[in-house]
Amino acid sequence: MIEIIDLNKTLGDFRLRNINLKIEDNEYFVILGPTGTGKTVILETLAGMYKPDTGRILFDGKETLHLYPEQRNIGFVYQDYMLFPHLNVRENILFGLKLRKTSHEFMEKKLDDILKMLNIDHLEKRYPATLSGGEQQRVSIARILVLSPDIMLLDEPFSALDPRTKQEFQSELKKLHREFKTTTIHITHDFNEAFALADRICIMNKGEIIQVGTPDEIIYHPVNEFVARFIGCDTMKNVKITAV
Ligand SMILES: Nc1ncnc2c1ncn2[C@@H]1O[C@H](COP(=O)(O)OP(=O)(O)OP(=O)(O)O)[C@@H](O)[C@H]1O
Repeated sequence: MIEIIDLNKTLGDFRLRNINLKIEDNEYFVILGPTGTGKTVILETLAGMYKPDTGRILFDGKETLHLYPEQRNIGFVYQDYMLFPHLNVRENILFGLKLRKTSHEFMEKKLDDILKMLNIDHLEKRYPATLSGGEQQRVSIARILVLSPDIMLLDEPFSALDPRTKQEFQSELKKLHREFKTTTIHITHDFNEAFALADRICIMNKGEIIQVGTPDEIIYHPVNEFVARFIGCDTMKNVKITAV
C-alpha cells in the first residue's frame, strides 16, 4: 500500500498542496486532471526524483524519504518511451535484468514470457527507430514488467498513439494488470482513458486533489462543478453534485 500524507512541494511558481492519498495493494489508480496540475510532480516525488518540502510517503507502512530512486523498486513508464536507440528490442528489455546480474536461464525465460504477453515476440531483433509508437510503448512496458516492480508509474502512456491503437492497448494493459497485479498509478488528462482503466480515480486541479472515488462515484456524485464539467457532464441535468 502507498500512503501519501500531507505532501507539499513548490517548484518555481507551482505549488502542490496538501496531497493525501492511500493507494491499495494491486490497485489500478488513475490521477486525472488538466495539463499543468501537478500529476507528473506527484509521480516523480513517489519515484524519489523530488524531495517533498513537507509530508511523508510510506510504502507498506515504511518511510521512503531516505531511499534513493533505485532503492524503491518502482517502474516508471514515460510518455515518450525512453528506449535506448542503439539497442534492439531484446537488449532494451534485458538491460535492467543484466544490471541486476540475473542468471542467464532466468532472463531467457522471463524475456520469452514478456515478449509473448505483449505480442512483440516477432520484434525481438528490431531497433526502436524501426517501430511504431504502439510497438515502442509495448517495449517500454515490457522493459519495466520484466523487473517485477512493486509499483508501476505510467505517465500518459497513450498520449502519442492514434485512437484505435490506444483502445487496443488499453484492454491489453488491463489484462496485464490482472495477470501481474502490480500496484499501478497512471496519469492522464483523458477522462475516457481513466474510466476505462481505473479501480479508483483521483481528480486534480491546480496542484490540489478535488475528488477521489470509483468511476461510478465520480460520474454520479461529482463533488463540484469543476469535476462535473471535466468529465463532460456539462448540462448537469442527470448529475447530483454531492459534497463528500
Ligand atoms: N523542475 C521544475 N521547476 C519549475 N516548475 C516545474 C518543474 N517541474 C514542473 N514544474 C511546473 O509544475 C507544474 C505541474 O507540472 P506537471 O508536469 O506535474 O503537470 P501535469 O499535471 O503532469 O501536466 P501534463 O498533463 O501537461 O503533463 C507545471 O506548471 C510545471 O511547469
